[in-house]
Amino acid sequence: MIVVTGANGQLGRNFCRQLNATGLDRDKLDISDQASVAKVLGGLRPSVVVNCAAYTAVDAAEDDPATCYAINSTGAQNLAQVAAQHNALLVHISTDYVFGSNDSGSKDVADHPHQEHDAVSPESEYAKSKLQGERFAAQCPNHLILRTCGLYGVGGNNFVETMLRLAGQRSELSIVDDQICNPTSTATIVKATERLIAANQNGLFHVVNSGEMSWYDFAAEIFRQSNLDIKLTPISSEQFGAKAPRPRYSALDTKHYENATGDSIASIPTALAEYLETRKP
Ligand SMILES: NC(=O)C1=CN([C@@H]2O[C@H](COP(=O)(O)OP(=O)(O)OC[C@H]3O[C@@H](n4cnc5c(N)ncnc54)[C@H](OP(=O)(O)O)[C@@H]3O)[C@@H](O)[C@H]2O)C=CC1
Ligand SMILES: Cc1cn([C@H]2C[C@H](O)[C@@H](COP(=O)(O)OP(=O)(O)O[C@H]3O[C@@H](C)C(=O)[C@@H](O)[C@H]3O)O2)c(=O)[nH]c1=O
Repeated sequence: MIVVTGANGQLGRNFCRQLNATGLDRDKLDISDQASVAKVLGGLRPSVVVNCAAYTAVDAAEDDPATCYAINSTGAQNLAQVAAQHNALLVHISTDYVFGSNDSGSKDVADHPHQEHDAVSPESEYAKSKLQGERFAAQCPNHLILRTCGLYGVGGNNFVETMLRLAGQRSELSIVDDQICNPTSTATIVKATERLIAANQNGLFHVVNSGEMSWYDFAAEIFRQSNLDIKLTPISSEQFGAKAPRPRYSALDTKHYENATGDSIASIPTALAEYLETRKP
């Protein structure tokens, strides 16, 4: 049996749909509650636990780090302990935000995508909590940790949906153009997880759609594919003024995943086109 935590989130929903898994939303299982995790998973005895539960409000986490850590770090620890006890595979999802600044502490403007073994440097509370979560998840002997970026999926509160909503309200938008990453569809992550399990893999993998771009470029692609005529103005992160710091360059290298599975991951425009197609009425 496959169990998905955080089953009401955008990635959790996609996993449940695609894998015919048993979904546990927050009401059925609060992953920060150690006793509940032991009781619920001990009762179900799944062979695979896919952890999609997380505190994902990056800016809000700066004001409430305790809640963020309880879910993203302690929650992962609780799941890892119980999965290990029952010899289950723990699939855990992490983020490109574990990268951020370089060795000298200044903003990372690396000119090549980050590999799994590259030094991490999380800056925000969300990013630090996710890195701790990765380390706890890795304590489960049988684990897969997928780092990804800018997820969008059906039913989600994500950048693509935000852009399409704002396009209905305004004809001009200002979008940051100094954060480079690889926005990725939830469908890509579900498929990659299936491939990794089928290939009997274990460990940490970067999984993102190919072709790095700024949020400004991604917004332009969303409007181009949606035939929407929106005037876009590029702005800096400072001008946008978000509370939490974000990486300047967090593109991820997916060669390790591709070598392990033989799969080649769809490009950002292709994955976006597939997503836009699925949300058509
Ligand atoms: N969104 C993104 O751009 C990215 C996400 N990720 C990672 O991918 C994973 C999935 O994210 P995504 O689906 O986008 O996130 P969502 O915010 O869409 O979903 C997260 C889900 O977790 C639930 N949840 C929160 N706290 C708990 C808890 N204590 N116990 C059980 N469930 C809880 C939430 O419920 P409720 O709504 O009730 O709070 C929500 O349904 C996360 O690990 C995230 O860090 C990685 C990179 C990018
Ligand atoms: C709505 C909006 C956002 N932006 C910027 C803000 C931000 O830098 C960038 C992306 O905004 P979001 O709020 O979607 O991004 P953010 O919450 O930072 O997204 C992240 O989610 C977490 C959970 C992750 O793990 C990351 O991988 C990452 O993609 O776009 C604009 O420049 N203009 C706008 O009008």
